[in-house]
Amino acid sequence: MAICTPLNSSTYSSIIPQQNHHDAAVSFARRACWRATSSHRPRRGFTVITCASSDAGTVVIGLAADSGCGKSTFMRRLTSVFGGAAEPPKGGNPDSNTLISDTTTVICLDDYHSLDRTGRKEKGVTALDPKANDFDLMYDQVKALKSGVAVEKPIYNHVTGLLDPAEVIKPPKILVIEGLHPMFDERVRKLLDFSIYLDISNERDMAERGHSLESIKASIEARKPDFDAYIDPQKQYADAVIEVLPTTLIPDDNEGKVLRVRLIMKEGVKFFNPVYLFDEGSTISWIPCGRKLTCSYPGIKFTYGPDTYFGQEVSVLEMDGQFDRLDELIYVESHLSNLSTKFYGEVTQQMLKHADFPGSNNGTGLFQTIVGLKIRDLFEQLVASKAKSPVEAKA
Ligand SMILES: Nc1ncnc2c1ncn2[C@@H]1O[C@H](COP(=O)(O)OP(=O)(O)OP(=O)(O)O)[C@@H](O)[C@H]1O
Ligand SMILES: O=C(CO)[C@H](O)[C@H](O)COP(=O)(O)O
Repeated sequence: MAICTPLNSSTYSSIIPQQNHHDAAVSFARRACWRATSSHRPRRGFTVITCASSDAGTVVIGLAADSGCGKSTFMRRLTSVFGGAAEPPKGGNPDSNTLISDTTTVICLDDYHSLDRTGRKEKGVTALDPKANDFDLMYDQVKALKSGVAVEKPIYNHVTGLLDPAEVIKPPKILVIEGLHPMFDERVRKLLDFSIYLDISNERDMAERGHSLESIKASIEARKPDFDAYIDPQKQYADAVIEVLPTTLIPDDNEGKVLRVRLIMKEGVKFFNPVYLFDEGSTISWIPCGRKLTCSYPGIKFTYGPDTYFGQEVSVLEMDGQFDRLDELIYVESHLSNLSTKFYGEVTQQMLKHADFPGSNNGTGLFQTIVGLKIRDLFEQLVASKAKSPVEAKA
């Protein structure tokens, strides 16, 4: 199956033998940990090194989706909002799934597979099955990182299908846990400050995954029962869902090239004010094509309004169609409110910066960029609130 976050930049293994990766990584973390206060070995044999991520602790974001749904692309958009490039841990395992930037560390939950590829085959379970994953360790380590403690996280090697020696993860300002199950285990779910679900389940046989790849389609079919049982139900817990659907602008469309994308935003989430179009709480339908936005067939249609999702109050912003000219996106941006931008046109600037990323001409790229800005805003508000009431923040 596809690789979670493909990495390729390290020549470390040619310098340090494989068996020494672990010690070297721990020593690296100890050196880099700017406020190391203690080191001990708790249960399950992973070393923890106490660091302080920031005065406000680590903010934890969960991003759930099946393999190949665009999590890595989304993460590149998110880390770009915070500035700086995201890279694999320096001098580490070249097959690490982790991405680190100045502010964020993105870890892939595939690293908590308890069964390797052979083990899953022998037991007849997929990677989506909770039996193939170690939720106790996931919980322990996310909790440790959230409270400023570095951990030795295992690595699932997508190239070999084996579980590799652990890598040290220091507590970042923002920890993103991305993968199949960030909201599956209630204990892990409760650690999340914000959660997102990428829902392309209605679209997966179409443009996103490619019709031509029969083996991928067969694999998707084989995984479907477990996807329905263990992955899909997590969307009910998400604070924001990006849902990809077929267009309704082309009658009986079966090409799947034009997408209708919905950004479903839960109401009442602390530090998260849903984006709105024209008038908050109203129901709006808007076709922006005309003098200020170039649109070719089948055009673009935005809708916005209140709704319910799994019995919860939400606001939904929808974009059907695709942009012809990204520089004209500023016209759309100027009609959206609560975007959490720092300056006029920031959404357009981000979209233009990554015009070559998949989804930049439709609602997937637009809504991922907007969610990235909302996460930055949430992070800043959380930091500010904790600075105001440090006692409460520690509770
Ligand atoms: N918004 C999008 N629209 C169309 N294609 C996309 C979009 N996002 C990603 N893709 C394509 O889907 C494939 C998987 O993308 P990506 O690596 O970001 O997903 P992923 O969920 O991280 O995958 P994996 O779990 O396999 O690592 C790539 O070929 C990418 O170009
Ligand atoms: O669902 C997945 C998450 O990305 C992968 O299929 C799972 O991690 C197993 O990986 P591989 O197929 O490389 O053994």
